[in-house]
Amino acid sequence: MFSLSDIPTSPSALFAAYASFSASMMLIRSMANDVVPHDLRAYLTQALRSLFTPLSSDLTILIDENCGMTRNQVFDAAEIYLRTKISPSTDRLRVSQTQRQKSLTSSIDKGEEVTDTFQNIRIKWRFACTEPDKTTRARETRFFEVTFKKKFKDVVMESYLPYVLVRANAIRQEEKVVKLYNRDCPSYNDDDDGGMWGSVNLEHPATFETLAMEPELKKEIIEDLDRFVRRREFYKKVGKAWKRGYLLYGPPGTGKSSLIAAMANYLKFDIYDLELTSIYSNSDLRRVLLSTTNRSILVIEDIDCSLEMQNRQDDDQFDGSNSRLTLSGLLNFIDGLWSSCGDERVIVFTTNHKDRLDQALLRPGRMDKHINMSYCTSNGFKILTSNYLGVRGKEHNLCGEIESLVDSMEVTPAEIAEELMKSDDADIALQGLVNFLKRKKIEISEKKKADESTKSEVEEIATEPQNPNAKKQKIDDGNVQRSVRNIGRRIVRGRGRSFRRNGL
Ligand SMILES: Nc1ncnc2c1ncn2[C@@H]1O[C@H](COP(=O)(O)OP(=O)(O)OP(=O)(O)O)[C@@H](O)[C@H]1O
Ligand SMILES: [Mg+2]
Repeated sequence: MFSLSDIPTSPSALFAAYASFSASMMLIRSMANDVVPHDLRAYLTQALRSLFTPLSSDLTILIDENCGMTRNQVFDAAEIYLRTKISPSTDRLRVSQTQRQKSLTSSIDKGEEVTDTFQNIRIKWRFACTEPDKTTRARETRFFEVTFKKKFKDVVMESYLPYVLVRANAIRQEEKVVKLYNRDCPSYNDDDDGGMWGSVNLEHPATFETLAMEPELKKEIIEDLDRFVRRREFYKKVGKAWKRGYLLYGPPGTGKSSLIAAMANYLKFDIYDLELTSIYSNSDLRRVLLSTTNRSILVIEDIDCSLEMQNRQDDDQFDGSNSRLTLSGLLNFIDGLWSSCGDERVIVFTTNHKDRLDQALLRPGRMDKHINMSYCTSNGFKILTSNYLGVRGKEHNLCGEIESLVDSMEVTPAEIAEELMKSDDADIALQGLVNFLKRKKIEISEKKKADESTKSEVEEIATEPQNPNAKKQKIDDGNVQRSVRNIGRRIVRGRGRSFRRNGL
């Protein structure tokens, strides 16, 4: 039996004790094989070893890669977190990049150490790995050793490790590659669900910084999104589904699709681009929507023309039927079933013609926010020149003239962007834009005049009943002009039908 007084303190005594420990070990080993049972031998070895190991003020905790059959989240988080803590003095690094990652990632190699500081506590991480054993067929096991002063155990367990988990999640979010899901593109990713949706990485570069919009509106949208994502508990408390609906409306080329891409890039939410024309029934719709994931944006573009929406009265006749897709089917699904099984969903409808939308879609509470994407203003122009030409404020002498032209007419950001792209030389591009705007202004005023004269001719004919033949001829002419204009409008509208066709 040993007592505390037996523990050696001086170096010579320690040496003597260690020699005696080694001799004991040898003795145990020599008599071991048959005489001492294995368990007892292991116990004695451990007891002697711990007795002769100097008392340590450090504590080491082990973080294994797996908890039984499942992954240990602390291990995964540590792997990600430690990538940000690699010091220049690290001797060996592992570097990798998967198809979906935007940049190289480095991680520490086995045996390497990383030191971190948290609340002035020094914490040492070591990545360790046991070799696979061919005889026992034991696989390699990987784990982290985290060493710090024992007295900080509570801080490390209660604050530091949870902090590592939170940071790792934030890093994951930052690194997430946003995907665009579509029903008619083949899948390039292995983890797509059974063929309902194909996906590609969303390469659309739009961000809120590059969007030409009024600064207040931009700020309002960003704040709305921020509020939405941090209100998990609020939605739970008030018993509302955690989803938010946006209706973006405005003429073609005003940035509706670009805004959706900017939202996705900002939130790091995947986009599901749903073409309603590819859905034939409400049950089809239900299946497709149920296969979308949380933290995503469901986009239905050109809601006014992508589906022959029935009015509510017609729908009532088909209530309970799953055989055809209806507006109420879509709205019920979004409000009901889907709400109860999805979290953090954003739904965006776009239209070029808000006035043509069914009232069911417009009524308060249905779409949380209606956003008017209107023609370009001088503020929008400033953002575009800064993006495309690197020209800021009134740096260029043509900027003042362009700003007043833009504010005095209806021109879309897409039209301006197209002009600005024509040359890298700011002088040439801006002069080209001035010419374009002047031309367009003349065209608009001529068209306005022509419209007014057609209108007054029709009115004149309507109040001139005495000459039926002349009247008929004039009305026919008016109808032809109107038809040509309508066809023109339809072609323009067709430009914006698909989210993907707009460069996404
Ligand atoms: N507000 C904007 N800010 C920056 N760029 C814009 C903006 N609006 C349009 N653009 C430019 O014009 C192109 C077309 O715009 P976008 O597809 O976003 O318009 P849209 O409103 O969705 O049009 P449509 O109604 O035809 O679908 C974009 O790729 C972008 O280059
Ligand atoms: Mg669009």
